[in-house]
Amino acid sequence: MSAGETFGRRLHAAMRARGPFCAGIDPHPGLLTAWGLDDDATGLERFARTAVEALGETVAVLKPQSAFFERHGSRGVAVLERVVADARATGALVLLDVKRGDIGSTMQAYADAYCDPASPLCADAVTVSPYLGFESLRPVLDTAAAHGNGVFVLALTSNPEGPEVQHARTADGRTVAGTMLDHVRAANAAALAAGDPLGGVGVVVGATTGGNGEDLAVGGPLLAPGLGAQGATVADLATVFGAALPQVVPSASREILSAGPDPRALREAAVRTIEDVRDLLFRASAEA
Ligand SMILES: O=c1ccn([C@@H]2O[C@H](COP(=O)(O)O)[C@@H](O)[C@H]2O)c(=O)[nH]1
Repeated sequence: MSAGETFGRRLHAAMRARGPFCAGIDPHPGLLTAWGLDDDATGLERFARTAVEALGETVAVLKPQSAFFERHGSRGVAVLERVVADARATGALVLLDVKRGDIGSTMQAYADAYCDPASPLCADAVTVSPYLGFESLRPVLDTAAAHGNGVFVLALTSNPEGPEVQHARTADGRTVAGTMLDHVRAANAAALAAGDPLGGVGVVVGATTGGNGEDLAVGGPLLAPGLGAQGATVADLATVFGAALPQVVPSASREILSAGPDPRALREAAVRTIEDVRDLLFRASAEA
């Protein structure tokens, strides 16, 4: 994939080549222990590097969860910098899960940190929270687009507490989540008009959210966390996403990582999920 391409094009190509799947790198303390590692920066580095080496040439997207690196302080953040670089070198796209959301002027600093190639924490895409208002995300949206990078906006999250905020109704009767989906649809319009297969602004819609009643055709990718440890199955994706299924990037972290530390077992766990998702897509397109 050549430099200068949009994130939408790069992700679309990766999903076609490798199958639509994102493997999360979440070094939970319990997983470090299960892998025979200490819950310190050395164990963290071994864990994350093993995951990158085992999965990086297989999956379309690797998603390091920043929180599990930050809990080890500056040494953990240094590990995260290396993990982002090593993961990008494998050919997988790297989605850094940091869920940032703040006032616009501070969002520019987050944009500099995660979306500008001059930063050691720059990834192919980053997760953001729009719940300080969608336009507060503008610095991240613009900086990411300027560098051919992507942004995933939280819309309908996988956790049971999410509906308290996301299902609430605004004055015009729309849900808060639906309002965010509309903003993302508008943000992707120009890229689609220019012929990109996917816009560079994705949304997060949990695989656990059931038939949510929202229009999920936002023109960008739909990251679907919640498979495995949070209880959702590949079959649930059909109910949640319906006609938007081809734009979905299902994601699992603990479900895959608990197969480690054997690299082959990690890879096999990811490949099984990718095959299940491909089967689902095949059956859905045959029924359409
Ligand atoms: O709605 C959301 C948004 C993000 N996540 C993140 O995905 C992984 C899920 O880990 P599992 O081990 O597969 O449950 C984790 O990093 C979350 O912060 C999410 O779960 N739901």
